[in-house]
Amino acid sequence: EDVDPVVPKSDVARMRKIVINSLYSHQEIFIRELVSNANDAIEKLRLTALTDKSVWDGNPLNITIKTVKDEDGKGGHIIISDTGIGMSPEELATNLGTLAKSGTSDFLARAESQDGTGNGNLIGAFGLGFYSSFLVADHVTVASIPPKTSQNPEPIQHIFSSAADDTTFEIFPDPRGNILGRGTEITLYLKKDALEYLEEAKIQELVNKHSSYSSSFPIYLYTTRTEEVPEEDVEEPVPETLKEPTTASEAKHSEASDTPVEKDEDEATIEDVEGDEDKKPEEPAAPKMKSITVNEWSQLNAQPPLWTRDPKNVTDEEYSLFYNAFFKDFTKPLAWHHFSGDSGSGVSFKAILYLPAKLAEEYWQQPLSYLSTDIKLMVKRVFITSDLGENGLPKWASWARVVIDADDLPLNVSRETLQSNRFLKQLKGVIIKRLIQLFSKIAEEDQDKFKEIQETYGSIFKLGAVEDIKNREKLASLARFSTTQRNDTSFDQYIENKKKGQKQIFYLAEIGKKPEDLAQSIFVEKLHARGYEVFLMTEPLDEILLGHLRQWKNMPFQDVAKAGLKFGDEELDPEEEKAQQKVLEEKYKPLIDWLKVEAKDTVRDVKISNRLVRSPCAIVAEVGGYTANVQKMMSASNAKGNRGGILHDYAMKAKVLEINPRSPLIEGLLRRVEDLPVEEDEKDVEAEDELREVASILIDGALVRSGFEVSDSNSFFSRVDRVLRRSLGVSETAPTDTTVKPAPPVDPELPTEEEQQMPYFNDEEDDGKAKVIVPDHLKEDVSIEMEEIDDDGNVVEHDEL
Ligand SMILES: Nc1ncnc2c1ncn2[C@@H]1O[C@H](COP(=O)(O)OP(=O)(O)OP(=O)(O)O)[C@@H](O)[C@H]1O
Repeated sequence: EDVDPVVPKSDVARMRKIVINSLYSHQEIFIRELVSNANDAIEKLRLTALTDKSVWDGNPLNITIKTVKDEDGKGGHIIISDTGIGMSPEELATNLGTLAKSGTSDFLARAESQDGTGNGNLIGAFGLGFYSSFLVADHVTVASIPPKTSQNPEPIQHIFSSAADDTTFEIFPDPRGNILGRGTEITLYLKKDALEYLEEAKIQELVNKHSSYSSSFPIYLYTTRTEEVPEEDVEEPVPETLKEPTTASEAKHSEASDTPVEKDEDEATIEDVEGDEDKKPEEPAAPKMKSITVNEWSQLNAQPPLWTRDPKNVTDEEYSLFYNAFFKDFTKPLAWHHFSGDSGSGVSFKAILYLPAKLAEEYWQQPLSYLSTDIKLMVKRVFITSDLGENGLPKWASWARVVIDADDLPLNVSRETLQSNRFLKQLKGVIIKRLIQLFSKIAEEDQDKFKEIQETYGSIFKLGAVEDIKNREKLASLARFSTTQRNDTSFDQYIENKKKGQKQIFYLAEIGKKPEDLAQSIFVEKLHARGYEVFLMTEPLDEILLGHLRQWKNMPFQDVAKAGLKFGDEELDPEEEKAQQKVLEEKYKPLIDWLKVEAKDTVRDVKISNRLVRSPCAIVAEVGGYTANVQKMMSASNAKGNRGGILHDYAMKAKVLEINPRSPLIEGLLRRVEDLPVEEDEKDVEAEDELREVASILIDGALVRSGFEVSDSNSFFSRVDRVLRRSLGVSETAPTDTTVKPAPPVDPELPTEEEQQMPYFNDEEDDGKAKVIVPDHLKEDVSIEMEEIDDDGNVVEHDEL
């Protein structure tokens, strides 16, 4: 078959190289990956059969594993078969012979930049799938046949054959014929260092560890044991004793009696054998005994699915392993909640809800178009769909991983009828309620855990509170912020700490700043000095959230960079306060009047400040005006459409210059303004210009201190330069020599081939490992050694690969 690979073969080669060389210590995952593929294939068959009955005749759906040792004892192979959807020869080529998966090159790049030990989580995150075969096998064959359909009434079983050390594969009709009936059979010819996987006990251990939850279909292992039986019984052929096929072609003929697919009685015989043992003591005088070999298929995943079990009897490790296998995420989940209930429409269900340790990168890139795929809806233990369509979770929760198993839904529901089902409509509400309960419970009961939760889900609570009106209050109360006094503070905790008379919740927002830097802002200096707590909001969602909330427990949020700030104790002594204010206003009237003219392009008013302690002045946004943060967001989102409008112009200029009457700088400026001669004929133009320059620097400085940008930073710095010259006693008008050496003439020649190929770096020693490149001139002074350290800072020892 000549099928064009979708991705360059070199990628397949790279993938194999990585798999073989660097993921060596994770050899055993091959079984988990192949069982999981088999399970998916069966699931696909069952789902296809819902709409096209011809693809499934009702034969058992299962996975079988068989180990076969070579007669010479030097090698062997493992056969993993499933009765799933199978593959056509074209599918064999594209699915197994190429890497068509999105993100593959990303994976390759990341894997190659790490050494072997760092790759464990990478495999987990990515799922190595079929390629994990090459961890243990140097030659792999896959026999597969798709189901009969009307388009393909006579499918032919094909073999995909490949070896680990070359990049090619072959696909050819199976010389054994259509022996599988339906499904896929993978044969792994084990490498010398992987022969331990020929032991039944090893396979049993691995399936129990990694895969007992990854398949809802039975997984059988072909087992061999010896049994003592009375000699006379041996004469008759023991029906459950199976003939071991030694070669592929022999398998063809014995397969029919070899797999439980065809012979359901095999399962029954297991119990029979055990029953016999019980009876033995009652048998009369022991006859002559003889050892015989009994081969049988024994089920490895016989226990009921985890979610149907009583939570009291399920260990944390089991929850974790189930999560790994079921959702194919091999990191430990942060928390889970196992519950059962009644939807109210009469459908009872059992469910487990998991919080993943990390949210997918795609989620944060585009939370609003992220589609939830991890609500696995089962009906009577059988998977139905993970596509809830319009009944899916709201965006803020679309990362949730849930298995939910309904008892009373009709089993053969199609997706369309499902969508209109009442139960499904209620599902969203049930899951969201439990999700919030889980978060709230952790917040109350386990501070350390909740800290961990905040790292991954801190922004989720804010997003949720914005998106989900119904649950806004509950979600917002889970949000935590830094304040001028502490970290991780909730709105409720803030209110408990409010001061007598305080009627506003104070906050200051600036996206992207560190809270500790924001705490230095002039807008919080007085509040902080007086002991008032101020929220320091640094995330994009913070101000949006406050905009939606407007108030918390009847206390409005007050941006401390905006007009309207009230400490709340002003009224405690209104007369004195007013008298003081009046004295100051009178004293500073000349300066204020003068500044109103000087600052008219920047602000609409000049006032005496009640919010400054050390700083001479600040620019405060009026109620309808833009704060620095809003102005920044607008320039970041490039909201050109809004610019130039009357409202925009108003909001831009709706600012007040506030001066600090206790600042010596302001007092000095007042004195100089008062000293200016007023009579027309006495005017000192030079002194006035100088003062104007100082005022202009002060106003621009106030803008910058208040987080705004200076509209023309060039002229700002020219003015600063002039003031500097003055203070240094340098002539203000002395010109700088501005002559420069011009560039050589135009040269249209292109760089030569050779020059183009000159590397930027000398990568002679590039061994593909991460390293620090030391510039040549520093090589003598610097030597760098690298160690890998774990989270606790301990050096990680590497096994030699
Ligand atoms: N046993 C099987 N039966 C039918 N198709 C299979 C089987 N194993 C693999 N495939 C097909 O080959 C494709 C590639 O398999 P592979 O294991 O490499 O990746 P995957 O299963 O898609 O992803 P991952 O393993 O990362 O979840 C699968 O998507 C599936 O279409």
